[in-house]
Amino acid sequence: MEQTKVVKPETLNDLIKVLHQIFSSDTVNVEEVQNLMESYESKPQEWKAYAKFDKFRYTRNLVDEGNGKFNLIILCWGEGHGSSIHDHTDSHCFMKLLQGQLKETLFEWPDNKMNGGMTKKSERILHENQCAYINDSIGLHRVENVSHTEPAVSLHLYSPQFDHCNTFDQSTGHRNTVKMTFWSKYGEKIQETTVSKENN
Ligand SMILES: N[C@@H](CS(=O)O)C(=O)O
Ligand SMILES: [Fe+2]
Repeated sequence: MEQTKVVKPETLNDLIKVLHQIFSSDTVNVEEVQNLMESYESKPQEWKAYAKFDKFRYTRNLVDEGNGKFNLIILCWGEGHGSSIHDHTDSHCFMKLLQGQLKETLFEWPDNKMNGGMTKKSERILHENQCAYINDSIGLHRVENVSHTEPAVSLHLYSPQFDHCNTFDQSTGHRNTVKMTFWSKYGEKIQETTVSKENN
């Protein structure tokens, strides 16, 4: 089998350039993208212009629209912030830690045999520079910054792009479709009146 080659991107802009090249083809090599994103060594001065926090919940900050092939988004997680259990709308989801740590809990899709709540498959702590991957066939996840003292920042790549997902109630498995919004785009805060309070 052909060896997956990774040239280490020196900067976030380098990483974005290489991602554009990789996604110009119609097939996605998950391992190649994961290795590439993992090999970028996070430098806060390269991404801090995008890292805008909210006091109450995690924020989604658009960095790049990947020529229509992917969205690259920086998520900022204050202390104790977390997502609900959600799917990824049939897209690839890569999640790289730029700062701090996040806990990822995987769940099975709910089914009618489910009693006593949704089935937890595994959990792990993601560390700085690590890159995780999930899609709907792997399952659902919840992501949380469990630290009481440290914020966390992560870089997410979604391909194809999507703007809604399903969230799931842990005890019943009931689902809701949620529209996902951006807190900022290209480093510019979106006006409060146009930001829906939803996102997952
Ligand atoms: N998929 C979530 C973030 S995460 O919890 O993986 C989002 O894009 O908002
Ligand atoms: Fe997610």
